[in-house]
Amino acid sequence: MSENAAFGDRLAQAVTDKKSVVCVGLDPRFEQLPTGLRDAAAASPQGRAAAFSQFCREIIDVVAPLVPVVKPQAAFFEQLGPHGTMALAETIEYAHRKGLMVILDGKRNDIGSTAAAYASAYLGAGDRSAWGSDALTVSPYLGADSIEPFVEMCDSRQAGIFVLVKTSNPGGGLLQDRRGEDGSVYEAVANLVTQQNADRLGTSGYGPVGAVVGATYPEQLAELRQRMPSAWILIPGFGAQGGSAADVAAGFDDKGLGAIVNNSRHIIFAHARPEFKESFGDARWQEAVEAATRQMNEQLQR
Ligand SMILES: O=c1ccn([C@@H]2O[C@H](COP(=O)(O)O)[C@@H](O)[C@H]2O)c(=O)[nH]1
Repeated sequence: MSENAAFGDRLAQAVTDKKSVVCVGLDPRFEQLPTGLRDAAAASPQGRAAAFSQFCREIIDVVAPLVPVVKPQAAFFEQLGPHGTMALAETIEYAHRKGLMVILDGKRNDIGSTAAAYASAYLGAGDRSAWGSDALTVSPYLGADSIEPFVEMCDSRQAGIFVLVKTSNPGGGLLQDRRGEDGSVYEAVANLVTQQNADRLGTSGYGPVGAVVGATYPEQLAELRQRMPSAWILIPGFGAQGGSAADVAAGFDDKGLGAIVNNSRHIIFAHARPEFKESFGDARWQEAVEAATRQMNEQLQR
């Protein structure tokens, strides 16, 4: 499918082509890198960034034939300063070169006029933006006028956003579950997502405005699937945070589309998981990544 097709349709095509709803999260943590990569890295931000870049490239080589999309987590790169952000840019570019879609997990937003600058920076694959990501995670807490600049950029660059609706962390309910006369805060955010997609549906039935809903809240996921019928749902919280295949089942539509399930630690550091440690260990970490990705694909086969 052409990169000029709408984001929601491109994601539907990528999921269908790869027969996979798995999103591999690229969250490099220096202390958990395989020994070889850690030993080779100089103990400077520059050395660590080079190790992150190589680690992500090798993961991408393994998962590119198996999944439609990767999600680099900006925080892990940004902690290394400018060298880290260069490594992030290289990772996004390499993932695209290998045919993967890229959701940048940056959870950005601000007042509308500043949000427009974030949207310009991050949204639009290829040379349509500085960062070149297909989609960006976005915070809703500055309100509808802060989301609109992102949606306008989605329209002009065939990009997508994923708005934080019901996050996977245990503390998210403090604000998200708070109820007013019209229901909860997360329901209000979900309604905003649905409104923004209303005139923007692609041939797949999905619009550019997606939602983040944690695998750790299966009941709310089922409710939110109904409330946001035209939104792709990005589901984090599978694996290391406790979410299972049964927990995410309600996120999909009856064609097996509409949701992608992220797994970061349990895939990229699979060599340290008891079930893979003995077979592969540190030295064959790439094979552990492949085995964990294939296992998750099987668990989520629609
Ligand atoms: O609600 C949310 C939103 C984002 N995340 C991010 O997803 C990954 C999860 O990593 P795992 O290792 O698979 O637990 C990470 O980048 C989070 O920042 C989330 O977990 N929950």
